[in-house]
Amino acid sequence: MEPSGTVVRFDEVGFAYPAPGGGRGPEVLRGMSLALDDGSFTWLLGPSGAGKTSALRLMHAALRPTRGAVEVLGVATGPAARGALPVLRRKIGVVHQDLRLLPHLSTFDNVALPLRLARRPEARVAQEVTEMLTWIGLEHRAQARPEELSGGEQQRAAIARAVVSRPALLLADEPTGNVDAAQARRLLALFAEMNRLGTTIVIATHSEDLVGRFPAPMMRLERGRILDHDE
Ligand SMILES: Nc1ncnc2c1ncn2[C@@H]1O[C@H](COP(=O)(O)OP(=O)(O)OP(=O)(O)O)[C@@H](O)[C@H]1O
Repeated sequence: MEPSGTVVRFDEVGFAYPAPGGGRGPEVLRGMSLALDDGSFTWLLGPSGAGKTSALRLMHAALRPTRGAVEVLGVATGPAARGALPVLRRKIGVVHQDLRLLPHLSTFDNVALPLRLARRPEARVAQEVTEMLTWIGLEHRAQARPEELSGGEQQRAAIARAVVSRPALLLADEPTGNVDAAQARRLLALFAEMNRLGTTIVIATHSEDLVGRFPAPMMRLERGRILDHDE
């Protein structure tokens, strides 16, 4: 962590995806500057296509800025050596919009992945994964593969995998899109509890209901720019 206590910093960040014919396409993020403090909770809002997923992918160092600078947990991702980024990403929990559960692994093994990557002893892996699955209500589905789970169960498994290693930073892209209202409230309680324990959290969502249930700073994007950010 850098001394200022800033976990994510964007400085005049622009991002353009590669164009199909070569070169770069149009900028989808345009001159974004932001600073998210250690232990903060931010709702990332904006219409479809505004750039929420792209901004989260920059925060996860899955993408690097095409202009400006991104710093996450003290690492400037633009100039960072490729080998440094996997180490950084292990400190970040991510719930992808498309979940990305590994289809050939059981729910248990999917959730265990971050702990095994961090080389935790197997006895601890078993204990922590079991506790997490119980908390999230999936203990009875531990041996099921993702294709055998309902959409909401898959979403909960993806969230369990993102939070099981108690990351310093949690990034979630529409994490409650597939669950019912009661489950969404329960998942929000999990995020709130993690935040209370010190995890910095950014959640992109279209759900006004969810946002209404947990008052926190909102950052609104529109066409790749920050429209407003109440801190
Ligand atoms: N892999 C890609 N290649 C090219 N363009 C992309 C790619 N992914 C996203 N885009 C474009 O970038 C822009 C921002 O998309 P992004 O997915 O970041 O928005 P979003 O706010 O997350 O939208 P949604 O709420 O629909 O998920 C859109 O114009 C989109 O078409």
